Amino acid sequence: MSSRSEETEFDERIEALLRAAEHGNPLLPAFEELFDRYRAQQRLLDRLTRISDHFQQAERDRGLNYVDRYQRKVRQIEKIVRISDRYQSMLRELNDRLHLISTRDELTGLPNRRYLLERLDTEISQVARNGGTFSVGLADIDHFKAVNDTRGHAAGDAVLAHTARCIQESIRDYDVCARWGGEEFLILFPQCGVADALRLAERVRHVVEDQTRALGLSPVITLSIGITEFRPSETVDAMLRRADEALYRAKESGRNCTVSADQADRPRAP
Ligand SMILES: Nc1nc2c(ncn2[C@@H]2O[C@H](COP(=O)(O)OP(=O)(O)OP(=O)(O)O)[C@@H](O)[C@H]2O)c(=O)[nH]1
Repeated sequence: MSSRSEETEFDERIEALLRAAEHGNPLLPAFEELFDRYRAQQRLLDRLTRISDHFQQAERDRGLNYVDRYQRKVRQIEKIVRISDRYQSMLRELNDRLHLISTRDELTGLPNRRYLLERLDTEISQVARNGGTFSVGLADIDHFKAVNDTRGHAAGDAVLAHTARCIQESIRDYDVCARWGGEEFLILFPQCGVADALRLAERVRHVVEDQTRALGLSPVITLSIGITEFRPSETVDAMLRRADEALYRAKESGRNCTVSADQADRPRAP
């Protein structure tokens, strides 16, 4: 029996047969009881099927709920990840900015003293590891106080910024110039002995002088520069002291010149 209507038809036929008086069969009561049992089982089966259907539907709903809940969790996690990504990139940007602020001189835009001191440490480590050498040049604007005194502090600031630009344009890409303080600039010449550093420092000095002359600035801005080459095993302070002494000699020699602490060179005349 495959369909419901066939089952019903079968039941009706049996019931009709049992009801018919001409079948005075002694087995009739047993058939009736058997048929009743069959009907009871049929009802039980129907109930069980209904219960099972409900159960399966409930399970399907529950499954859907799990999927819903899982997807909601996934969306929440994705949101948290997006927020965390944004937060981390904000932190990175903030860090980069902080690093820039803490290593730049605000007025000139050049690296500051702190940055160059770190670079000098790195340079010394590299020389110790790979050999080679490097030099530094300490440059100071001549008679800068007079600029402030005659044209005012703001004009002095503009001269500082202009000088910084001139120096920056005249050095090699891998040289580093920092504002060392006041009207002083320290230039790092990596992979450079004192003879080359002297030549490079002279180029810087000429560029500053020529460019300020071209601008019609009066008096013309000039630099005095003291240079020195790093000596193995010495400290940064020892090297900078030598550069400072060379700068002092340059000032003593009439300014607008470069003096090397390492060569018996005479100061370069203006
Ligand atoms: N406008 C301005 N002036 C500064 C700044 N920092 C330092 N100075 C001035 O720079 C001047 C340096 O003067 P001095 O040390 O006497 O040196 P100098 O006049 O350049 O003379 P020499 O170095 O001997 O040639 C001082 O007047 C400082 O006030 C700054 O950021 N802006």
